[in-house]
Amino acid sequence: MLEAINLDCVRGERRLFHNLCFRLKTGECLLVRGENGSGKTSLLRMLVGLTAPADGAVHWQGSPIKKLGDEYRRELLYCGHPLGLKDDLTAAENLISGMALAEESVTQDAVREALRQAGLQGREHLSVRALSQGQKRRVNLAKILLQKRALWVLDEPLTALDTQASQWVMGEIDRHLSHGGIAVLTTHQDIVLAGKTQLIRVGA
Ligand SMILES: Nc1ncnc2c1ncn2[C@@H]1O[C@H](COP(=O)(O)OP(=O)(O)OP(=O)(O)O)[C@@H](O)[C@H]1O
Repeated sequence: MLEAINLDCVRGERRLFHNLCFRLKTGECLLVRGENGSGKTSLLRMLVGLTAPADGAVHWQGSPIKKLGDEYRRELLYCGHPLGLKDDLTAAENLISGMALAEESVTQDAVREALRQAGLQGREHLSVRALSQGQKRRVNLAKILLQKRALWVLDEPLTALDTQASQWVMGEIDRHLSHGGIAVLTTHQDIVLAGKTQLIRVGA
């Protein structure tokens, strides 16, 4: 279970949100909505432990994430901004080095299959510099097929994706939820998921 308890977010002089609460159980998804600059990314960064809330706490399985540290990070997959890809490496090399950083092993076949499912067949060995924006995002999102994590936190996963790739991502989120995963995502697009979805609006 992921729980946000009375979160306060202050950026510079501005209070972006106050007393924000939600509770997500297995199989549930939270959609975070709001205008540009309303604090969606700030909220996601708090949920993954990259930004400290001005007040309040985030709990995972009943314990504060601050206390859980690496134990929490091992349960977490975060696809944020920037995409965190190395331009000089190929898509496959990026995924392999990402897995090594996450201290997880992966086979070449699994990487090839993840890139195929992400629609990048035939482009695995191009340096990321040579890929389009949508293709770069697909490389980043291919992580969801490789890293087996209970909690996905995805910041605007559909940005720059075409219809087919968007459907692929939504299908993968649905599959994750149906296997008892939890997801939090921001999006400006309309999104329909099969699983139970909560909606939160920041900055309103
Ligand atoms: N480190 C920082 N210092 C000061 N202000 C910041 C910092 N990071 C973000 N902000 C400000 O906080 C506000 C919210 O930013 P955030 O990125 O969370 O918005 P967002 O809702 O994700 O926006 P978008 O839809 O454009 O991605 C913005 O006004 C931004 O300028």
